[in-house]
Amino acid sequence: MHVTVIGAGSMGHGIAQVSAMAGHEVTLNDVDDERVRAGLEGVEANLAGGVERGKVTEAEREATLANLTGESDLTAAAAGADLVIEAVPEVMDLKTEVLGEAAAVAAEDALLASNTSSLSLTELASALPDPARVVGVHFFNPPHIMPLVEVVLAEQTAERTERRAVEYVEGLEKDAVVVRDSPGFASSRLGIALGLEAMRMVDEGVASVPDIDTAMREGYNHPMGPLMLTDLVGLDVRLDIAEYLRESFGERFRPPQVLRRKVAAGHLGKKSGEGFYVWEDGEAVGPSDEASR
Ligand SMILES: NC(=O)c1ccc[n+]([C@@H]2O[C@H](COP(=O)([O-])OP(=O)(O)OC[C@H]3O[C@@H](n4cnc5c(N)ncnc54)[C@H](O)[C@@H]3O)[C@@H](O)[C@H]2O)c1
Repeated sequence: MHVTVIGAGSMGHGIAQVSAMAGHEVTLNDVDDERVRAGLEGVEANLAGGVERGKVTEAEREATLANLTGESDLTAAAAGADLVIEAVPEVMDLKTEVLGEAAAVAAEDALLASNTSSLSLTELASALPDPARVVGVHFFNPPHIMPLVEVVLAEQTAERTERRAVEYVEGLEKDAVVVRDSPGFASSRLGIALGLEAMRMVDEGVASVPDIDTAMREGYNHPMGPLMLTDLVGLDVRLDIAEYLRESFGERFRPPQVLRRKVAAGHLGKKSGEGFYVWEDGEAVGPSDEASR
C-alpha cells in the first residue's frame, strides 16, 4: 500500500517508520525540506537504536529505509496514495485543509485518516468530500514502541473503512481498539485528566515534580509519571487537547496556569529541551527550575 504521512514531527515520523517496517511504500511530508529531513533522521536514529539493542536486524533497517521517502510538496507526496494519515498540530482547520488537499490527488478509495488525540472525527469528516472514508487512527507516543492504536469511528465512517483501518493496524502488529467518536476518545480523556490534576498540584506546591511522578509510578504502578509523560507528549499538544476538552466537558479540563506559562515560554517538553524536566540527549536530567519552584 502507498501510505502518505502528513506532518513529520513527534508522531508523524514514528507512524511513517512503523508503516515502512510493515512493508508499505511510505512518503513522509512536512511544510519544508528541513522538517522532512528531521523526520527521516528521526526514523534513522530509531532504527539505529533498534539495531544496537538487537530489536531490529540490519536487513529490516535497510528494507525500512528503502520503503521510505520524504517530500515537502503535499500534492506530490499524496499522489495516488491508498492511505493518507495526518499528524499535523491539533487544530481542526489545519487537519481538514491538509486532508482535503491530499484527498484531491490520492487514490479514489483512499482511506483518509487522522492521528488526532481528541478532535471530533465526525466534524472532520463533514468538512471532507467523502466522509465515509474518514477514520481516526490514533497512535501512542512513541509509535514504534507503543502497541495500542485507537481506531476512531466518525458517524459517517463506512464499515469498509473501519475494516481496512483495523487491517492496517493489525498489519503493523499493533493492537486495535475501536472507539466511538467522543471528545478525547477512550485514552486521551483519562490521560489528560490525570496530567492536568498533576499540574494543578505543581501550581499549588503540593509536592515536587519528581515526587508527583514517583507517587504514580511506585504507588500506582504507572510506567511513567503524568508530568514526565506530558514532557514526552509535548506541552503544546496537551494544552490544545485540554482547551478542546474544556469546550466539550467544561471547567474540569481548564488548563492550569503552569501549563500556559510553560507553553508561552516555549518550554514544550522533550522536543524543545525543557518542560517539567530539563532534557539532554533525549534523557530527562532533572526537574526544570520553574517546575520546582
Ligand atoms: N505527541 C503525542 O504524544 C501525541 C500522541 C498521539 C497523538 N498525537 C496527535 O498527533 C498530532 C501531531 O502531534 P505531534 O506531537 O506529532 O506534533 P509535532 O508538533 O511534534 O509535529 C507536527 C508536525 O506537523 C507539521 N505541520 C504543520 N503544518 C503542516 C502542514 N500544513 N503540512 C504538513 N506538515 C505540517 C509541523 O511542521 C510539525 O513537524 C496531533 O494531532 C496530536 O494531538 C500526539
